[in-house]
Amino acid sequence: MPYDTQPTASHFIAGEYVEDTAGDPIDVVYPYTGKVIARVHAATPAIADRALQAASDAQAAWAAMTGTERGRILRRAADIMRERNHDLSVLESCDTGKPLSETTVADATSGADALEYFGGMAATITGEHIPLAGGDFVYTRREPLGVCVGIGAWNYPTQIACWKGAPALACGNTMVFKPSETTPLCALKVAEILTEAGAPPGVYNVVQGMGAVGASLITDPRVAKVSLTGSVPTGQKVYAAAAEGLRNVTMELGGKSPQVVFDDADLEDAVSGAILGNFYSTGQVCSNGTRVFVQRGLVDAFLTRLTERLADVVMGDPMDMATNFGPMVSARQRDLVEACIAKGKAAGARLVHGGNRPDREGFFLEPTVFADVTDDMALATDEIFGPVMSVLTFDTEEEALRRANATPYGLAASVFTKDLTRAHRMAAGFEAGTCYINTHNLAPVEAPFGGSKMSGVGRENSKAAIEFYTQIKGIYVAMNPVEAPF
Ligand SMILES: NC(=O)c1ccc[n+]([C@@H]2O[C@H](COP(=O)([O-])OP(=O)(O)OC[C@H]3O[C@@H](n4cnc5c(N)ncnc54)[C@H](O)[C@@H]3O)[C@@H](O)[C@H]2O)c1
Ligand SMILES: C[N+](C)(C)CCCC=O
Repeated sequence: MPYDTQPTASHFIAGEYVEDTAGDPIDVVYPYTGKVIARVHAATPAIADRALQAASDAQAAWAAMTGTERGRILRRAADIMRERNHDLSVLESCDTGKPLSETTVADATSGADALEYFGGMAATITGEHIPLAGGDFVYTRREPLGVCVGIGAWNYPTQIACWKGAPALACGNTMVFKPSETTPLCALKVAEILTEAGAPPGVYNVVQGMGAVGASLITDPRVAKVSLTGSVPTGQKVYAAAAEGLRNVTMELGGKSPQVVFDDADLEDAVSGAILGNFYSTGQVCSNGTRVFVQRGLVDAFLTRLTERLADVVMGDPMDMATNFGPMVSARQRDLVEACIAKGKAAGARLVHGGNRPDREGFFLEPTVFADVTDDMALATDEIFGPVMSVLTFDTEEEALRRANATPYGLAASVFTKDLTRAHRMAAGFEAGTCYINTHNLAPVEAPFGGSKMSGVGRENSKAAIEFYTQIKGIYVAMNPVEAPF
């Protein structure tokens, strides 16, 4: 491995790297080679306690700083991330296997956007004045929640660490972040950069570990909130554990999102949207539009153009900027997705592209397209979280919307059409938190991102995220004598 991927130590607590080799070892595997490139250790109870105490000790002073001061630190961290984008992108590619051509523009840059956006917003997080009869009034204070626990999935380790940390810190909270055990490296760099930018010790801490470490953090009495990015089954466990202490939550969970392509859509845009919404990050994206409903009159042209475009896939070394399709994150994830492909074939779906494991090292799987998929097939009901697109056929708008919504998930949805009124009708009808017209999977920091139904609770990014990292205190001010009944 030409890159130095072994971190200084496993954890980052109170402004410094901390090691405790008593914790279970976690080997970091480079998905392109299958070789171990670093080793960290899971947090022992003592390490978890140390991180929570550091976050707890730091919180009041951090909250007492002005928003302008906190924001300046976050914006400085954004600048450092941008300066180091290349190295951070290489690390993201080592951690996840995603091609450098992708990580260079979508990971540390997205994290920096969040730090800059919420840094700029920090000073604007204020209460309001509510005038009442007789000169009395109420004013509100928008206060931080306290210590927040962030728990990350493996597909966007830098982005997730920042999407949670930036709004939490802007609002005056402190954070203990536990990355996924599959991709533990990048969040440590986020902590290091925040500290270098001036975040006081304890404001942003990182501890490693499997689910059990995450579970132990949630129920600690020092914790006010938990923000999880992960699967629905994990979300259900984390939400239930948080409920015991009536803790605030943000749940960014899985999906089975629809893309609806009408006959009148721009074919090239619709195919681009389907590629972006199924094969970016080798299909390992929560909001992917894995059920592509194509109106009957366009299906043949859509499949023909899609398969033509898939000839441009360059599968290979993630560090080669020509590569646009990397390996999957792990052998386990590749095996799970292969099983879904086998199930799809057995159910009678028509395989029109891919479906195979290339004969090479690394956790590669071809981009795969099934046509003639029906709503009852596992291909159309289960989140696969890999490069598998299912194409379904429909006739009418009413049918498309009904079938698009017939899922317990509600993360994202998109419609491709040139008919303006139909586009907005569909967007209004979708049961999903994040909708698109004539595109899919874009997630700028200015826009709210999150799911409805089983796909989540709360929103990340945009002004909406502030709601989920603050609480409102109302203060009644009497300007008149107190009137009592006796
Ligand atoms: N909605 C979003 O923004 C979003 C973004 C990325 C990924 N995801 C979802 O994440 C999933 C893939 O990621 P994954 O395989 O890492 O998910 P996962 O649910 O297996 O794990 C997510 C995190 O939760 C931790 N965890 C597991 N059990 C826990 C428990 N009982 N208590 C506390 N923490 C626990 C894991 O260690 C990991 O850090 C997919 O379902 C995908 O859709 C959602
Ligand atoms: C920015 N993307 C590509 C939409 C990813 C969001 C996080 C989901 O996995």
